[in-house]
Amino acid sequence: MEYVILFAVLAALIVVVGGVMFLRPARRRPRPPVEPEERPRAEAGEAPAATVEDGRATAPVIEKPPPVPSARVEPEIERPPPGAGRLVRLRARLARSQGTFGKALLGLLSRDTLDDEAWEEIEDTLIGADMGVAVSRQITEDLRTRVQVLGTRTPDEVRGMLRDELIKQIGPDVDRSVKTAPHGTRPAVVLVVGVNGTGKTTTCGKLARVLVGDGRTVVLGAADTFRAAAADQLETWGSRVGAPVVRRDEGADPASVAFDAVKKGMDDKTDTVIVDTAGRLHTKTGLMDELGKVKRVIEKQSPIDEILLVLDATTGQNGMQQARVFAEVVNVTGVVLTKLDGTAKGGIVVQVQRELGVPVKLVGLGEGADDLAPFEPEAFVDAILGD
Ligand SMILES: Nc1nc2c(ncn2[C@@H]2O[C@H](COP(=O)(O)OP(=O)(O)OP(=O)(O)O)[C@@H](O)[C@H]2O)c(=O)[nH]1
Repeated sequence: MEYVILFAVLAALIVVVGGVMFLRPARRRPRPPVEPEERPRAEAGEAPAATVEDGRATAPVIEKPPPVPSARVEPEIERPPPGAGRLVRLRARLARSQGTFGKALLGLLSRDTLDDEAWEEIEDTLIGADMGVAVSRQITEDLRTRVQVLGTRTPDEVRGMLRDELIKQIGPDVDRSVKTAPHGTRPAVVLVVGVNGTGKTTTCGKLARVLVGDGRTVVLGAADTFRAAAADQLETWGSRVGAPVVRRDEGADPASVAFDAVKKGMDDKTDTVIVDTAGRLHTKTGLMDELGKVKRVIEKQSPIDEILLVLDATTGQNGMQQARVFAEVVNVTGVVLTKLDGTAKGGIVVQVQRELGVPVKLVGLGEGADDLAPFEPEAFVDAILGD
C-alpha cells in the first residue's frame, strides 16, 4: 500500500513539472552582442546606405577613392609669344618671298634715265605683284611726278620715295586692330569665314595662340561640321593652349555649334570666342543661307565683334573673285591674308583692301604655330624692299 501511495505522488509530481515545462514560452536565442556605435561609412571606406528624404529614396553618395596617378600624359599648356612685333620677327620670311618684287622696283627706279619704257616696266612689275591695274597705274604716275621734281636720285632717295608710296597705298592710318576684347563679362565673338583650303582652321588656331600669348582666355567653336578632321584639327590647336573646343559630329548644324560655343564663352566668362566655319559652298545662295543662319543664331546671344575673311594670297584673281562673294554675303570687317610666305605677289594686300573696302588685319607667314602676325604696313613694306 505504501508503494502505491509513493507511486501516485511521484506520478503527480511528473505531471505538474511536465505541464510547467510545456507551458513556459520558448527560450529566446541569445542576442548578438551590441556593437559599439558605427563610424560614418565613408570614413570607414564603405558606401553609405541609401537615405530617404521626403519619402523618396536618394541614391547613396559614393565617395571617390583617391585619384590614382594616370598613365596618360596631359599635353603641356604652351605659352605662345604675344602678338605685338610678330611681323618684324617674321620679316625674313616675308623678305624671302617678296624680295624679288621690291628689288626689281628699286633696280628700275635707280636707272640713270627713266624713259617711257622704264615707267611701263615699273607699272608691269606692280601689276605682276597683284597690286591691281588701277593702283599700279596710280603708283607709277605718283612716282614719275616725284622723280621729275627730284632730278637726280640717290639710292636712299629712291628707296624712301618708293617706301612712302607703297605705305600710302596700303593705308598707314587704318584701324587694323582685331576686336577681341571682352565687353564686361560678355566675350568678344569672332567669326572666321572663307573658301576651304585658304587656312581658316589654321587661322583660328593661330589666332587663339596670339590671344593666349596676350593673356586672354579663348573658346573655339568648330562650326565647320562639313569635315570631321577640321574639328579634330581645331581641338589639337585648342589643347595646346588650354582653349576648350565646342564641337559636334560631322554633318551637325553649324549654327547650333556656333550657338553652343558662344554660350560656353558666356557661361565661362571667357574673353574671346572664335568660330570656325565651313567654306565648301558652291552657290551664293547656299553660302548666304548657311553663314546667314550662323550669324543670326550667334546674334541671339551676342553681337559679333569681328567677321574675318581668310584669303589665300597665292590664289590671285581667283581668290579675289571668291572674296567678293563672301563680302556680299556677310559684313566682313577684316581680312586675314594667308600664305604670304609662299608668294612674291604682296601687292594683293593693296588690291584686296581696295576691292572689299576692309583692311588686312592679320597675315599668315608659314605653317608654324606662331606664324600669324598682326599686319603693320611699315614693317611689311620694309620687308618687301629689303635693307
Ligand atoms: N605656307 C603657309 N601655309 C599655310 C598658311 N596658313 C595655312 N596654311 C596651310 O594651308 C593648309 C590649309 O589650311 P586649313 O586651315 O586646313 O584650311 P581651311 O580653310 O580651314 O580648309 P577647310 O577646313 O578644308 O575648309 C594647311 O596645310 C595649312 O598649314 C600660311 O600662312 N603659310
